[in-house]
Amino acid sequence: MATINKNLSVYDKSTLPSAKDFRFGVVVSEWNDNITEGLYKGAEEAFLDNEVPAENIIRWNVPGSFELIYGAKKMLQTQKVDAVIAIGCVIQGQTKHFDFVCEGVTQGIKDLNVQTDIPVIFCVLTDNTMQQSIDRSGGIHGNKGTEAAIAAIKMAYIRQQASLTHDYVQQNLLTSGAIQLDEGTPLELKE
Ligand SMILES: Nc1c(NC[C@H](O)[C@H](O)[C@H](O)CO)[nH]c(=O)[nH]c1=O
Ligand SMILES: CC(=O)[C@@H](O)COP(=O)(O)O
Repeated sequence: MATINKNLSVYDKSTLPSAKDFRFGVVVSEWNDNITEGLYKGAEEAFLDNEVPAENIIRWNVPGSFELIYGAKKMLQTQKVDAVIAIGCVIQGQTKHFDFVCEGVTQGIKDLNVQTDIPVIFCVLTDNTMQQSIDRSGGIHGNKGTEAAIAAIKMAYIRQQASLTHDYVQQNLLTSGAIQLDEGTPLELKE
């Protein structure tokens, strides 16, 4: 469904898991900061609206959207977070640079989701015009930052539940005697 038919800021709190114990990293590009600040505001307000303590929202700035990849990688490597949001706004200029920045940041964030255990949420506008970006960062189509925060809460919960299931299976295998551990040997279940 195209954004034009969906308000990015609409969500039903009653359908969301509790987020009060989660910690979130937000990496924000300084390019087009008139837009990225609006996206960050949308994300921050959604987190606070869902009882995320302000001190559990860690914000870092990077120069441009291409640097979101490295910023998100260092965020999840060095901060105890349950999900990271990468916020950027890439607007078509006169050259093909737009294509390469968009493709690079898209692939880079995808790679982080594949290679690490922390969800990284893609909150990068890739627009033809500044007006399209304005419309999607608190304008007539809502705020993609809000959408990203809701996605971050949902993905942090999925990660938490998956971890609990993993621990539960491990414990059951141990207590049932299905497997035994030599002294000090960590249990690694086959994926
Ligand atoms: N034109 C835009 C850029 N370009 C800068 C790159 O993201 C990057 O910072 C530079 O190539 C140095 O590595 N960045 C945006 O976020 N938005 C743009 O519209
Ligand atoms: C996405 C960009 O890097 C772009 O806005 C830069 O503009 P230009 O293609 O005119 O150099």
